[in-house]
Amino acid sequence: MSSLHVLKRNWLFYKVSSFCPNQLDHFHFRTALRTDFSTMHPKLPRPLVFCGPSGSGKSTLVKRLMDDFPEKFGFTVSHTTRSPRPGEKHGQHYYFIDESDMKTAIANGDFIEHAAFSGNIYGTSFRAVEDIAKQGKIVLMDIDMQGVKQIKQTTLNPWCVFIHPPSLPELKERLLKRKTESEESLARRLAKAREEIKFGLTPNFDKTLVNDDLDKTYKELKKFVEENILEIRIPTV
Ligand SMILES: Nc1ncnc2c1ncn2[C@@H]1O[C@H](COP(=O)(O)OP(=O)(O)OP(=O)(O)O)[C@@H](O)[C@H]1O
Repeated sequence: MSSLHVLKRNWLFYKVSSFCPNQLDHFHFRTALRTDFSTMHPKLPRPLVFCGPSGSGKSTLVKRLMDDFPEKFGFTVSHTTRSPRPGEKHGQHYYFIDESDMKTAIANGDFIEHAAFSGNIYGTSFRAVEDIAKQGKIVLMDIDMQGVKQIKQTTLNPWCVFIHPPSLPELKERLLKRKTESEESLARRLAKAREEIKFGLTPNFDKTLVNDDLDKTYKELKKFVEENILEIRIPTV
């Protein structure tokens, strides 16, 4: 995208947001201005974004991908206001931050996307993406549907993959087995899952995977990644 095109787009955002303040808020305007990644990092490859209900298996699949291609992908560490789960490390699994600091950083325009979920705020900072881009790696992100909508407004042009659970009862079973949720947070995650599954049917996604059998699902994901993102083509004989 040329600089002129970016300027035009940002100008359009400015015009529209000044006429329709409720539809394009301050955050979106700042996002449009600050996410000119194509100019900042001309060779930044398209990030790979995962979305899907809590418990659908996003982290499990991302981990496998990272283990298979450690040189190719870098996972953005998100910020969250929720408390760490046992074993979670600051800077590795999340940046744990208190609510008022997170709100200030959001107001400063430090986040590409952010969302409130289950009483907590989650978000991906510009810094987290830049850190990975500097290493020459493809950015991997795990974000919710609000985040997908926001990142789609930037110039990052991500690949979006939706992870679909086989069913709601199976989703509940997996979350119960994971033993990370209270009764209340489990109920909230399941209630949100219905809405997210509907969102998974929208044309926002380049690939939808039903995570019934983990090995099968991962194989499909790997094929999609190799053919589209890494462009590794196995020669046919
Ligand atoms: N295909 C599968 N079959 C059975 N269990 C699975 C499968 N995929 C993932 N799991 C298990 O389901 C649980 C939820 O998976 P995971 O934590 O990866 O979900 P998630 O989508 O990242 O959730 P969250 O958004 O809450 O972080 C984990 O305990 C994981 O081991």
